[in-house]
Amino acid sequence: MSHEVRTVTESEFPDWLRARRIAFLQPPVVPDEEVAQRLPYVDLRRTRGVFDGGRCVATLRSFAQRLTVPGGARIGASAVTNVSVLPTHRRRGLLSRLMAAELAEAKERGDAVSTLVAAEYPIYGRYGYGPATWITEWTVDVRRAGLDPRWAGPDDGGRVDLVEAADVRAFGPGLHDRLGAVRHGVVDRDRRAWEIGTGAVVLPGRPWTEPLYATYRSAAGEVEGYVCYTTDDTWEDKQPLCSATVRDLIAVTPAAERALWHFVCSHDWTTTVKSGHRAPDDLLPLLLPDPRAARVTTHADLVWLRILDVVRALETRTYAASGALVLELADPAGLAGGRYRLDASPQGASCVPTTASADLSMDVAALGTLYLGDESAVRLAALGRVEEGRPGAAAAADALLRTSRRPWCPDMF
Ligand SMILES: CC(=O)SCCNC(=O)CCNC(=O)[C@H](O)C(C)(C)COP(=O)(O)OP(=O)(O)OC[C@H]1O[C@@H](n2cnc3c(N)ncnc32)[C@H](O)[C@@H]1OP(=O)(O)O
Repeated sequence: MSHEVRTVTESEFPDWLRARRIAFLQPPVVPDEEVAQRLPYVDLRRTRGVFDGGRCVATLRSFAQRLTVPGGARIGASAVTNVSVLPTHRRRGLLSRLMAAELAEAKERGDAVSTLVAAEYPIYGRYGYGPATWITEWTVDVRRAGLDPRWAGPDDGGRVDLVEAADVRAFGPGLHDRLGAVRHGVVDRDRRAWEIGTGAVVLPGRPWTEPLYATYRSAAGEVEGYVCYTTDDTWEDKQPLCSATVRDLIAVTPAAERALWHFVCSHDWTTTVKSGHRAPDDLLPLLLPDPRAARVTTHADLVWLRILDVVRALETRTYAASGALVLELADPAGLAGGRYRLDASPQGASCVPTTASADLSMDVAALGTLYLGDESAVRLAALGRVEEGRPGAAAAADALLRTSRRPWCPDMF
């Protein structure tokens, strides 16, 4: 039976959404309202389906994204999302065909990398993606944390204020942009995401609970961070057992990060704080007098990265040390493989194809994992995923590639 892989037309979009809903285990009915809300925000030229007898049985779409890399520059990415195959058509190679079409087009367009958030870990390594950023979620037992119950706000001249959703929509995009300068792994958050995150747009099937918003302003009066969180009001035996759940917390200075966590952990009645998805090296646990009061409740990969243009990717990021490295990259898809020499220093980097013998050999997916500096080449060598052509080359790669703070992406896409 032949299955056609192609972009979808506007009139096919509801059927495309239906296929996606079924594969994502959601009710198969697509309300007209959902079609009307989503259609303006998808690029149908980058929205693919697989068709069987005129019905859509598999979906994948991509969109233009910018990803911050070590040093704060933004690199062009093709972000892949809405990947699905109907249960009636699974394991016949449809995802592989969709991915091949998507990656070839992204390469042709000149995107340096491709990104995605994987539903399940084993799916995307075969297509050259490696996990590049991780998230951690903590649940804080506030009574054990040891915070001073007399805390009345930051003592550094800054202040915390409750603000309105409209304020967040006004300062949020600028604040998020500034985050990219201090944290690599950040991707664009567009205006619509701010509208959804602040209740200005409510998506069908996603009930909205109004949260609270608070800002941290520096002594100079500048907004350096904000938190969006919900609270509940649970009591047992005349004792408050209330919780606060953070939906979003963006801080561009350590003072803002410390103050906003302290604020959320210092609400009267509140005995539990759920942090939401944070950077694995977020300040939260260590700013508590007793860090063990913050229990890790989730720790997982988030952004998977697939290098398409090795030269541009390696020349766009910065390096804390100086050195040269010859990398042999295997890429069965034929998109980024080859041998490259990287000459890096804190002043800049150059990367060129070479015929010199390789210091390190790896699959392109391993470079995706190393690229943002979160993983160790020595560790991947110990796992057999990186091979040393020169003893000590993996440690030399770590000295160049690793970063002092870990990459983090606060957004799902
Ligand atoms: C970025 C995102 O959108 S993430 C969301 C991904 N979507 C989902 O998880 C929804 C539910 N699952 C699905 O829709 C499908 O099962 C998909 C999309 C994950 C896979 O689609 P399929 O068409 O079945 O994949 P396809 O047949 O091309 O498989 C290619 C290879 O990947 C393997 N594979 C596919 N899915 C999985 C999986 N979930 N776990 C492990 N291996 C997998 C296949 O076994 C096959 O291996 P092989 O080449 O060694 O034989």
